[in-house]
Amino acid sequence: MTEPAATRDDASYSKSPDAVRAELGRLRDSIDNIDAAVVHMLAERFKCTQQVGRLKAEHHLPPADPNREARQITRLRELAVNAKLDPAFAEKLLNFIIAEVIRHHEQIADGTDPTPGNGAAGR
Ligand SMILES: O=C(O)C(=O)C[C@]1(C(=O)O)C=C[C@@H](O)C=C1
Repeated sequence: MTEPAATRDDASYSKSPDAVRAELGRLRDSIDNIDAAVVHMLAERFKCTQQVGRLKAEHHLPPADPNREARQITRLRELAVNAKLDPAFAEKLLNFIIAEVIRHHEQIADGTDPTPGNGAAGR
């Protein structure tokens, strides 16, 4: 018979319900802080990419730059490995963000950007 993943000898089983609640609360506070930082960092990133979108539109440059994306993905995958984050997840996340940026660039170029001069808020 194989042992269950967690046994009664595990340290977590010796915690009182109050101690478990306290630890969960502490971890969730950190998660909330991290989520807030992610939102703020994304907002700053979109402010930059809105400026890139306007620059590209003014100079008739294409919204997407696949060579730049390939370099970003290579770099981010390396960073992810060093940070012990799944590089496939890092790549998926970057592709997800870039797809949204390209959508904004296209809207700026065709004059349908709903929030001109105002970053990416309100979509
Ligand atoms: O660097 C650019 O040219 C951008 O438009 C920014 C960005 C990005 O979000 O990082 C978005 C689209 C491009 O395909 C590549 C990169």
